[in-house]
Amino acid sequence: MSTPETVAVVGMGAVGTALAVALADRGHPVVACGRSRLDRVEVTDQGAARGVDVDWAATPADVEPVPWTLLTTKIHHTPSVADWLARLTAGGGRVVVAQNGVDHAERVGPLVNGADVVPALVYINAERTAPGHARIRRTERDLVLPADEPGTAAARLFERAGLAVDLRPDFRTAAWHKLLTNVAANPLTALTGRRVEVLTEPAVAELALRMLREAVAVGRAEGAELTDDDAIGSLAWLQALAPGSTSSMLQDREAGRTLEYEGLTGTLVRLGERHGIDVEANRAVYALLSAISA
Ligand SMILES: NC(=O)C1=CN([C@@H]2O[C@H](COP(=O)(O)OP(=O)(O)OC[C@H]3O[C@@H](n4cnc5c(N)ncnc54)[C@H](OP(=O)(O)O)[C@@H]3O)[C@@H](O)[C@H]2O)C=CC1
Ligand SMILES: CC(C)(CO)C(=O)C(=O)O
Repeated sequence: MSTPETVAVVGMGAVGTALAVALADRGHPVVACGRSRLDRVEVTDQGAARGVDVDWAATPADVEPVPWTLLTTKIHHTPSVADWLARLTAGGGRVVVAQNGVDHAERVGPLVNGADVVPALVYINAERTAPGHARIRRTERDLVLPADEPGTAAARLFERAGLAVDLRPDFRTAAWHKLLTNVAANPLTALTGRRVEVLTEPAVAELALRMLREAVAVGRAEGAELTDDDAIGSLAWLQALAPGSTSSMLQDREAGRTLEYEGLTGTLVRLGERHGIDVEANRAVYALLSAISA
């Protein structure tokens, strides 16, 4: 293994646990930053469980600055972890923002003392089964990162921990590709209370495709290289996910937690309106998400 580097994880939920286990398993000391005590975390992947020890820190005063911070909260939690980020980046370092959405750097840049922000698109389907436990279903890749210097350094860290990483020179397009999957799968699973398989039902698939075509139009207006084939391809990708795959928003709905809809559907609707693009289907879905969140 390469030199062990301390990694702090802010947001020890499904994705945070999956990444923490991969890194700690390869010898990196992991600091689990959070409100609930965690000394050991575990991931189940295709029936095989892997557990690792972590160091728990309860407050930002309990941690030292680290070379690597992973931000794995939901988008709307980001302001609430500002004190953690400020403390962990007091010596510089790099912050990998493993969240959905298209504006990672804008969201997190002001909170990290000028440290490098590495946006990361997560393709692991991760389900929190208990505190400190996640069940994962992997796809053809685990993470997508920008092909710049900080992104390449982060890719080395994750690849040495056994994760499959794609580096993309056009990260804007990559982020919009990921947002396409999220504007369809997350609301439609959360609203129906059903896992990703719901997208194979013809009427649901038809609605998803309308939402995806609107999202392609908005993404293009934002400079992403997308075509109508990407709408069809995103739906096909979601329909082909491993049986039982869930979504992060469905898990929040089931657990009675706040839904991450402002950062996903909300962003799309606002950008659509700014560009004068009709996002009727996504606006209707946004209204429903707001109603169940009230
Ligand atoms: N789950 C998945 O399969 C995928 C998720 N994503 C994206 O990854 C990101 C993370 O999602 P996911 O892992 O599912 O989210 P989870 O809800 O499972 O985890 C979020 C974690 O953040 C913690 N947290 C929130 N606020 C604070 C705070 N103020 N201080 C300390 N900890 C805090 C929560 O703690 P607590 O438990 O105490 O509430 C929770 O452990 C999201 O942007 C999501 O869209 C992307 C691809 C796949
Ligand atoms: C693509 C999908 C729905 C599954 O991993 C996701 O990104 C999420 O659950 O937030």
